[in-house]
Amino acid sequence: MTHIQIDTVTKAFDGAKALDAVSLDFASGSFTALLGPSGCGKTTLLRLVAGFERPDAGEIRFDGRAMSGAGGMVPPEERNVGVVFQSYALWPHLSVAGNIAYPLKMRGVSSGEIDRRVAEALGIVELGGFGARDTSELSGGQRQRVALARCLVADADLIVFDEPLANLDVHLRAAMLETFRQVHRTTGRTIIYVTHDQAEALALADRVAVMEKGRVLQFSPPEALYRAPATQKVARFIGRGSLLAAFVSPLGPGSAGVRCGEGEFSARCEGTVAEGPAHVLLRPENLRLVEAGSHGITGTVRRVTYHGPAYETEVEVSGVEASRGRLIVDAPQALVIGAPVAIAVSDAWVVPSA
Ligand SMILES: Nc1ncnc2c1ncn2[C@@H]1O[C@H](COP(=O)(O)OP(=O)(O)OP(=O)(O)O)[C@@H](O)[C@H]1O
Repeated sequence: MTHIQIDTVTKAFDGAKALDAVSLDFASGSFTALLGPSGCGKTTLLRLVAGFERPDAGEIRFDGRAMSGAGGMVPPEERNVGVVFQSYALWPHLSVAGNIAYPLKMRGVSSGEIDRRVAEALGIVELGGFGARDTSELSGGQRQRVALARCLVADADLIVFDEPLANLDVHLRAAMLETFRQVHRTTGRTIIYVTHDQAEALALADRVAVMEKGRVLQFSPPEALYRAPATQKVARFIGRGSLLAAFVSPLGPGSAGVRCGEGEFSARCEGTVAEGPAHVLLRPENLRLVEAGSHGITGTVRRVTYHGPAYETEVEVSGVEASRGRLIVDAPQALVIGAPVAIAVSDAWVVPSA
C-alpha cells in the first residue's frame, strides 16, 4: 500500500492560493480525513494526489517516488489511485457487474478471473447478488458501493473519497460509514477521505487534517483533535465546547491551575504553562451543575435549548467579560433564564497560545 508524502505543496487559481505550502505525510495503510469548511482546499489536495492537477510548487511522492513536482508529472492512470466522488460516475449502459469489471476488462484479465474478483468485491461492499442489476435501479448508497467495488477490483493502492456521503440520507450514511470502515479493515488500502462533516471524520479516520484557507491547522488522531486541540480555531471547530478567557498557573508538566471568574479548577495542558492569561476549552460532558457554594464556576443562565435528552444551557460566567465567558453545559432539566448556577469542572484543556 502506498505511503504518500505531500511536501510544501502550493496551488493557486487565478492568483488565489487554494493550497499554501501544505505538508502532510500519510502512512501506508492509513485512513486520513481532510476536514474543513467549504473552499479550504480539500478537493484541490485530493485532485493533486490523484494527478488531475499539477502543483505550482512543492512535491508529491508515493513510496518515495516523485509523482509531481520539479521532475515532471506522472499521469493519473499510472498512479494506481481509485477515486470515489459524490457523483457516482458509473457507466449507465453497464450492469453493476459490468461497471465493476470495467477496469479489469481494460487490462485484458480473463473472464473467469473477472467473475471471481467482481463477486469478491461485491461481497466486501455488501452487494452480493446485485451483479446483474441495472445501475439505475440502485439507491445512492448502493451506487457508492459499486464505485467503491470498482476501486477494489482495480487493486488501487490508494483510494480517495471526495464527500462520498454528501447526497445520502442519515440512515444510509451510517450504513456506508460501516462499509468504509470494513473495507479499510479487510483490505488495508491507504485511504484519503474528504469531508466537511466532523462526525464522519472523527468516526472513520485514524488521523484527521483540519484545513482552513489552504493551510493545515492540525494533523492528529481524532482523540487528540478533540481532547487537545492545538489552536483556538481547531478548538472552536471540533465538537461542542466553550473557550473561556482564564488565568493559568503551572502545576507541573501537563497540568495547570485555572482561575476563571470566581471559579478555580485544574486542567490538562501541553508541557508546562507560563503563568498568565490563556484560553481554556471546556466540553459539556466534563461539566456538571452543582449546588451554589461548591468550588466551581458560577454564572447566570442566558439560553436554554432542548437537545433531547438534555437541555443545552448557555451560562454567562461571573467575573469574565461577557463576550469571552460563555459556557455550554448540558442540564437534565430546563433552567430559568436569569437563574444563578454553579458548575463543577472535571476536565479542561489549556489551548496552546499561537
Ligand atoms: N479549477 C478551479 N478554478 C478556479 N478556482 C478553483 C478551481 N478549483 C478550486 N478552486 C478554488 O480553490 C479554492 C479551494 O477549493 P476546493 O474545491 O479545493 O475546496 P474544498 O475545501 O474542497 O471545498 P468544498 O467542500 O466546497 O468542495 C476555492 O476558493 C475554489 O474556488
